[in-house]
Amino acid sequence: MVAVFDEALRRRTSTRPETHPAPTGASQPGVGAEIGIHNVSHAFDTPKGRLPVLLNVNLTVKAGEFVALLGPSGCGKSTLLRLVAGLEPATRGELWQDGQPITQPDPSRIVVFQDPTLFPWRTVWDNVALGLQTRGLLKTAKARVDAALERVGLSQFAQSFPHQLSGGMAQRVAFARALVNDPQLLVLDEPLGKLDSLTRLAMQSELVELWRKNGFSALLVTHDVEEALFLAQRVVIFSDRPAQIKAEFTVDLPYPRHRSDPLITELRRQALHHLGLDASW
Ligand SMILES: Nc1ncnc2c1ncn2[C@@H]1O[C@H](COP(=O)(O)OP(=O)(O)OP(=O)(O)O)[C@@H](O)[C@H]1O
Repeated sequence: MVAVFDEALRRRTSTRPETHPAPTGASQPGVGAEIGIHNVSHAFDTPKGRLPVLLNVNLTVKAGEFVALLGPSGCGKSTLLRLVAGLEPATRGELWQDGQPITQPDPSRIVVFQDPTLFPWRTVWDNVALGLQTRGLLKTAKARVDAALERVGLSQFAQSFPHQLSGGMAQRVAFARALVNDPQLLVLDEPLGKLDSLTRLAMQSELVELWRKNGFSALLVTHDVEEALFLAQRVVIFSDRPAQIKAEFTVDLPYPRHRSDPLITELRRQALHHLGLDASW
């Protein structure tokens, strides 16, 4: 039994590929972006000197793929997300989206943070519409905002204000604000990190459904190993700072997933081991 399980596990997990697929061409709306991270290193200048944060990171997110990043606190995960989002340039190496270099923020790549950061004086509808307004897309705004709110189940709260929402609802507004742009990549920086545990479980399922229905690629940073294994097709584990990729697992399970699946249990054990937490619980 153990041997059979190990063999199944061996087939379902993979070691890191040495090479990365060639970029496939121009981005298309509604289709997940392919992201290439090639030999990326990054360092910050601090009052105490140079702080190396990322070291020779190589990673490809395939079009439409859901990839989760795990690693010790402060190792450099959010920094990598900022580089992918185009919020700052890498010290060394290259980042690509569908064959084009990532040099600046772009509405095809939307970041969702832990804090929904809604404007309290604007209604839910107006918060979601904000990005379209700033991009001069008001003509199509009504249909797009209505559709985005429907996708996250908040149509009835369009005229509510942020203080009238629960934490989970506010984060759904943040997802709607992202979806209204028809993103090709969602960059997710602990988006469920501030929610209570029950809401978090429900929102994990909702996030999977949004991803499956909308076709975007997703790059998620989380501290929650179960969340990574429940959501992602691939889980990448980083070392302590400067972050290097230590291990990578393919989570070859169909959706919707069962949290008690033996593969999830086994991959959790392996992930915790790589994170230096050899837990027996
Ligand atoms: N703009 C900056 N200037 C200087 N140092 C920075 C800057 N941004 C981040 N750092 C430092 O870089 C390191 C990595 O930070 P980062 O936020 O990427 O880590 P992380 O893995 O996302 O952490 P956590 O899991 O705790 O959120 C930290 O030591 C942080 O203090």
